Amino acid sequence: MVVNIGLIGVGAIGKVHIERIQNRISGAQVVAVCDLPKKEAETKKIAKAIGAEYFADGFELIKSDKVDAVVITTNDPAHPQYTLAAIEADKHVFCEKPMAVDPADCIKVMDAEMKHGKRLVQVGFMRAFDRGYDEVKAELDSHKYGEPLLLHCTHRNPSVGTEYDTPMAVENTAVHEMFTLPWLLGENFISAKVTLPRKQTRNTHSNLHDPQMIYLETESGVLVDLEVFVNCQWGYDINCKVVCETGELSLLDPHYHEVKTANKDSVPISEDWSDRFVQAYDTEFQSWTNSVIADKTSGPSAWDGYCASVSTAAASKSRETGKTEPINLIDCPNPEFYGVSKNKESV
Ligand SMILES: NC(=O)c1ccc[n+]([C@@H]2O[C@H](COP(=O)([O-])OP(=O)(O)OC[C@H]3O[C@@H](n4cnc5c(N)ncnc54)[C@H](O)[C@@H]3O)[C@@H](O)[C@H]2O)c1
Ligand SMILES: O[C@H]1[C@H](O)[C@@H](O)[C@H](O)[C@@H](O)[C@H]1O
Repeated sequence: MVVNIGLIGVGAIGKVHIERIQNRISGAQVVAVCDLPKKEAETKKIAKAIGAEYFADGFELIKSDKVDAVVITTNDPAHPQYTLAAIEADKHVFCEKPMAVDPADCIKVMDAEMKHGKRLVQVGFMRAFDRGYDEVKAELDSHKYGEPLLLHCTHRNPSVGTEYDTPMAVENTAVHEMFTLPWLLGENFISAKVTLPRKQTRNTHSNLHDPQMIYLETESGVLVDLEVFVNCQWGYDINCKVVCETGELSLLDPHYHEVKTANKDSVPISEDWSDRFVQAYDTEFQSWTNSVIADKTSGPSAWDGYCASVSTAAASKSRETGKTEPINLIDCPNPEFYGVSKNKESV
């Protein structure tokens, strides 16, 4: 079986995922694409190049008989409306992160999915498919180094555009860690605090405070510091160090060559997310395609999307109040449906 995919939002990652689906994933092809009217000419050109149908309206694309499953790669605000429409149309849907910025929208998605009776939603938290994170998780789960105590993380982008503002550092960028770190540790966060250094980089713009520091605490008391610095200039630099009782586990940036010359030894740093996480995205999309064919979605769920959004909402609130804000999750409404082992913990 070949899954016929309709993709909404042919921007940066939309194009990268189209290339991935057409050339590197088996069992799937893009048959329909859609974007906003202002991008009609470009979207039609992309449609023609891959032999897909152009849709001017995302909801029509979702309803089309030609489309078996939906990929949402629009900007964040449009994610929940299209996810809900895909559930309504009884179609599997891959929605890029965040599932929704507002936790209330995540609850709407979960309610619709549970009412529908089977999992249809996978959220694009691709770090769960990254070899580096996977190996760190395996070491942690082995308990060979004792219990995790502290995490030191950085999430750095070389630069961002002027449409990227202060809240996006948490809601669009740190949301990756808000999902990945609880998944890594097997427990949820209970509080968040954001502090803004008085001194900012000269490479930012008036609507963006950059960098920002986020401090998180988990249920068992593990402390996390996370630096978000999205105009760092030197590359796409993702780090995660887990300090355990008798060892330190570190994520390494994958690189495949080094240069030794003139008393220097250097290795390249990834340029952007598409390069740093290429293996993770490929594995994520192959796994999603296989699960659509089996009619059994299993990757990061709407519940995971909800938990991450509650954490980002608490962090955003903390930036405004200057206080440590609690991360209060509802009890998982259906732990069996969402593969959650304890009341709140996702597996
Ligand atoms: N998983 C990852 O690492 C990763 C990496 C990059 C982007 N993303 C996510 O993917 C999404 C897109 O990011 P991007 O960098 O490609 O942004 P982008 O701005 O380059 O592209 C977004 C596209 O969506 C279109 N769009 C916006 N609203 C729409 C609507 N209502 N209907 C149809 N089309 C609409 C825009 O016109 C644009 O072409 C974001 O949600 C982002 O968080 C995830
Ligand atoms: O800060 C960016 C992240 O590093 C990427 O992984 C994407 O999620 C992108 O949308 C964010 O803007």
